[in-house]
Amino acid sequence: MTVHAQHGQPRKVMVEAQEVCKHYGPLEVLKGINLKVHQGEVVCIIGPSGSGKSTLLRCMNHLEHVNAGRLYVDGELVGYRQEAHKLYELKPSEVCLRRRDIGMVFQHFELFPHMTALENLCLAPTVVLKRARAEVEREALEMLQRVGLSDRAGYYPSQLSGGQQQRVAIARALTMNPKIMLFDEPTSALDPELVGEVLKVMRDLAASGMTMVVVTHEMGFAREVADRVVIMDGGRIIEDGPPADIFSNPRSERARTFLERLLA
Ligand SMILES: Nc1ncnc2c1ncn2[C@@H]1O[C@H](COP(=O)(O)OP(=O)(O)OP(=O)(O)O)[C@@H](O)[C@H]1O
Repeated sequence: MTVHAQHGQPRKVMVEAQEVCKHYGPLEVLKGINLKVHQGEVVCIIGPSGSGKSTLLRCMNHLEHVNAGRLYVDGELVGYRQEAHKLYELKPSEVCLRRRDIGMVFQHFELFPHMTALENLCLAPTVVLKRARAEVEREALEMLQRVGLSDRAGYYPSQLSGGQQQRVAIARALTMNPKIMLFDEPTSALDPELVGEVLKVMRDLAASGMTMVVVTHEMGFAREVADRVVIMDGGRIIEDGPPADIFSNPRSERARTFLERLLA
């Protein structure tokens, strides 16, 4: 599928998986994944527990090795550097460089507990990018405002609700000015009444044109915000299409059963 932007130019492909396989010992977790995510697209990945959703996302962020197939993020082969038709495995420092452009938000926030919200936001830009503290702090405060937390800059994670912590985690990822954002079940650990505030921040981000891959159980979000919904089952993609098609007319029996159970 070629997605065309407003001016007729084909949109850049931000993620491309070609027959991606991943196993943990004898356990095959990804069994030949083919997927494309274009710039500015929001793709939601849904599917039963253990179907490989998080593993696929973690492969995109260099947190897991792909065992077979090829995975490209922003045009670069994950895990490898190509030179004169030869592939070299990335060194840890090169992995860090690649990760700068990829923002990731986890289920359990993963904030540094001994740092305030503001300090959490300032850490990577000052330490990794070696940017001037004053400028980084100003931008971090703007970012906190964007997620509705300008009055919580001096609070530690333990003094914030789960929803607030997750919004800080999103703001933290954005301080690195990523080209793509990966969300791994960002609302699963939250009390139901806190889910909405995090989804609102994600909706705003989607509206700003950010490329997003979101593993989620939030069907309302997938239905209303996603450009495409991908259903995984048993390490394979069994559906990939616009939410209206996927939810109203799933092609496979397995997808239909999964959606019926989920929406029951
Ligand atoms: N580090 C690991 N070592 C061994 N097995 C793993 C590891 N990580 C994941 N698995 C296994 O891989 C399979 C896929 O896990 P994954 O977390 O990707 O699924 P998921 O679809 O995201 O599930 P959930 O919705 O429950 O989070 C599961 O059977 C899981 O137990």
